[in-house]
Amino acid sequence: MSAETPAVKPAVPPPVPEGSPLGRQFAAYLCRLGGEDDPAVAWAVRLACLAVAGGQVCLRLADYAGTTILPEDGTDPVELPALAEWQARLGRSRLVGPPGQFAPLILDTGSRLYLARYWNYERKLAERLLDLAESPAAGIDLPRLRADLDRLFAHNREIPDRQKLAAAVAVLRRFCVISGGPGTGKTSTVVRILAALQAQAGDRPLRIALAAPTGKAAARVQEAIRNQKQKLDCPDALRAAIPDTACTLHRLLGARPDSVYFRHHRDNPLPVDVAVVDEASMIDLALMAKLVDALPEHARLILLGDKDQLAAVEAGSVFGDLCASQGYGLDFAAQLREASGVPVASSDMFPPALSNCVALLTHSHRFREDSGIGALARLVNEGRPKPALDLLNKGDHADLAFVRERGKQVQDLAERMAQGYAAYFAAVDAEAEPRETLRAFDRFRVLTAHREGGRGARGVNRQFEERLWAQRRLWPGTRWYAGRPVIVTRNDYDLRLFNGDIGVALFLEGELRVYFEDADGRVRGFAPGRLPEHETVYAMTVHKSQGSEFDEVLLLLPEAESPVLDRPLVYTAITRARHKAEIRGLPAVLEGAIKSSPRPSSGLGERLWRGGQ
Ligand SMILES: Nc1ncnc2c1ncn2[C@@H]1O[C@H](COP(=O)(O)OP(=O)(O)OP(=O)(O)O)[C@@H](O)[C@H]1O
Repeated sequence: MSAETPAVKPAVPPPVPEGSPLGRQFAAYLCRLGGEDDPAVAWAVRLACLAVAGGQVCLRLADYAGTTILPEDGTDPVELPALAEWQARLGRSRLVGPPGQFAPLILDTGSRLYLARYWNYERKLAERLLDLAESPAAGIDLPRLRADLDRLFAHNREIPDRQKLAAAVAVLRRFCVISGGPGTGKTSTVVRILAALQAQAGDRPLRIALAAPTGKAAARVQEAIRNQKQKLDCPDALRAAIPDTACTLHRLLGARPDSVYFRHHRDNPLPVDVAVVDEASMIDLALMAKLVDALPEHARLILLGDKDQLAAVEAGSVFGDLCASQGYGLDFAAQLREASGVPVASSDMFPPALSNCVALLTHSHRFREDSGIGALARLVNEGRPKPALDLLNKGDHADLAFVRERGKQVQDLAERMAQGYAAYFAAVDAEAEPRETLRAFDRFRVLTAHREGGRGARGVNRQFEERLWAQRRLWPGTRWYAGRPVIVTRNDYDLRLFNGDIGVALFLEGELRVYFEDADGRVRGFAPGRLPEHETVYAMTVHKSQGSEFDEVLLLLPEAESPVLDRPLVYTAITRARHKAEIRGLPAVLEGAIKSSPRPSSGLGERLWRGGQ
């Protein structure tokens, strides 16, 4: 990418956060209810509601104070007051109260404006996590732990052995967060952690729950755990303690149809001693608060994830905030050395207790040293667009491709997609087993930043289906045809089909049914008319792809930079690829995304790390 390539800028900064009509209506309703006639307050309420609908927990007033914004409905520009004046006007509103007061919105001392419900989630979650973090695990037999870890990690050639260190952290603390990129050994490590925990518990079998935010992620972790269990060097009794099944977090917590409340909560806690949750970066603030609330007093919580991935689709990036570790405290570092034999330095500062609960895995066993995907993922994370584009432009890596495409030139995309899905359509035409066809579909996927627009998932799906019409694979006007892949967009608790589940329509034994694979590996077929809301899914947004992996990924960049297209989105997209990542779009758009600065820490980060209120 040459330095003179102009960056493609969005029309007018700062943009009104993307949000739903519901967010706008809710804001209008609140203002009517509170008899609010100050436009600066009404705009703050509106922006706060839109921020939540757009995945933020709160509105940072400082981002908008003193600016002129263009309302998204095309009405006249609005000048917002300077920060101090805006705060004062909000302070006079009946709709807004300080922390701890009963009001629809809360304005905290960091000039963050919250809907009260989210302020409460954040406060409760921080309190409970800090409680967990401050209470070390009691009664650990250190010599035994050392012997077990030495044996369980004898195979690891990594120096220093960060997996073993992470295991020592997880056994010595009641709360542990393990973050690492793809293939850094999170699952291998957690299996060994569970064996070591069972060894500490002696004859009392531990009740262990394994969960993940989506069915797909639960199925993946279940398969990985089963594989790793077989490789363990430990007595059979310890191996037997490790569960063979994983479920979705909603199932674990006891989701109830049409209710935001779960069956398990503080007064009816989960019957578990240890809860392990994979793909924890996908958990939003509300769900994490509910998970932590449902843990019994004595239980341990182990969260696995990748801090560099996209945050949850719903409001709140809890996992990223949890990983802002400041190193291990002096005493804890000494204890870790004793338990693991791994040379670990202590922090020069006096880090908060939470810092002792974090372990980072850095060595990928999936991407070899010469892997293009691994190298590109590193450069994206480091925010280095120039070397990233050089790497792509050189074309030295068989697992990477960059197709420079002007914004609207997508004519050969459908051709490329037909090639990517050739093995899938061959399986459909051969009337292969549904499980086999579902696997074939997962070999390739087009990922987009946006859902709408010419280069958004819906437009790409439409264009590809037009090509299928031309080939007479389907007829204009028909919604269903053999091979139509769909993604569920609304939970159906009766059918046990959930938002994000992917199925394929197959014509087998004279009947067209849509087949889905459950988290426990069972394949079920449904008549198309019974499905909950769904859409075609040859292309899907990167957000929806979290927790999944494909052999080949094609990331289609939007025409211009956009607030949605940021560093974590590009990282998440390329690391969904096992064997090949292809990026299509304008170099300037990719450069802008890699350059984007990480989102500032939320109020949760401040509460966890700096004792904020
Ligand atoms: N210490 C190690 N030495 C050799 N191979 C390892 C080691 N740790 C993990 N692996 C191998 O690397 C691969 C990925 O490991 P694992 O599934 O545990 O990683 P992960 O971080 O959970 O991956 P992801 O979440 O990206 O699927 C597996 O094939 C595993 O056997």
